[in-house]
Amino acid sequence: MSLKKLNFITGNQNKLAEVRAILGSVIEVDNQAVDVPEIQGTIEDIAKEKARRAAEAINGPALTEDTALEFHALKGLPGPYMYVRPTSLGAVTLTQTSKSFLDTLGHEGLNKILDSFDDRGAEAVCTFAFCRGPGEEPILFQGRTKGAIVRPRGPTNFGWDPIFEHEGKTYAEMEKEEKNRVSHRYKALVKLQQWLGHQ
Ligand SMILES: O=c1nc[nH]c2c1ncn2[C@H]1C[C@H](O)[C@@H](COP(=O)(O)OP(=O)(O)OP(=O)(O)O)O1
Ligand SMILES: [Mg+2]
Repeated sequence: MSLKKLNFITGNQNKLAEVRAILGSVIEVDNQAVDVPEIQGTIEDIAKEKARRAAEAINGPALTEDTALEFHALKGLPGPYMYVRPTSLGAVTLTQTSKSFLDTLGHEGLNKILDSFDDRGAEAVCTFAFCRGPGEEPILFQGRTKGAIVRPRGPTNFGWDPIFEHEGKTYAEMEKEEKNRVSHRYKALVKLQQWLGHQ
């Protein structure tokens, strides 16, 4: 099967822009902003289920992506739950709030959690999942970038970019091209590209 274009199902325009910037010359990236419910589980379980549900929703091939931010001192939390909105957890409701970790705590709150630990280390994890269609098993492509959680520096237009420092700069302080050469998303897309080369 030769893939002429990817249908990236995401409601996040910042993700879409980065994916197009990184993959633009390799393959066409279409977008549909379908709101796909996210389950609880491991990063891999969540990523796969997201792609399955997206493929069912559009009745065709779907690419989805799930981003996690793991704090070493918290043994990987918040991880994929950074943005889980309890309203999308189906039968399981953890709290009555409808907001995510970042919405609720803000950059400062996330920093404060780590002030009581020596280790401010964190890892940004990006997991793309490609599902050929309803009933098909999704394939995963994961990238990880190590960093540390710091007080916010730089523009605040994309999630936790201002508090994630990698090699001396926060993601937000980097030029777009620079982030796209070192990011968790870039590393995952390198793997996706290698796979595309064999299709
Ligand atoms: O490079 C990033 N730099 C900073 N923040 C980021 C990044 N990548 C994702 N993020 C944040 C925003 C997103 O809202 C959340 C992950 O949640 P996540 O469910 O994967 O994304 P989403 O709900 O925004 O879009 P989608 O429709 O693809 O599920 O982490
Ligand atoms: Mg989401």
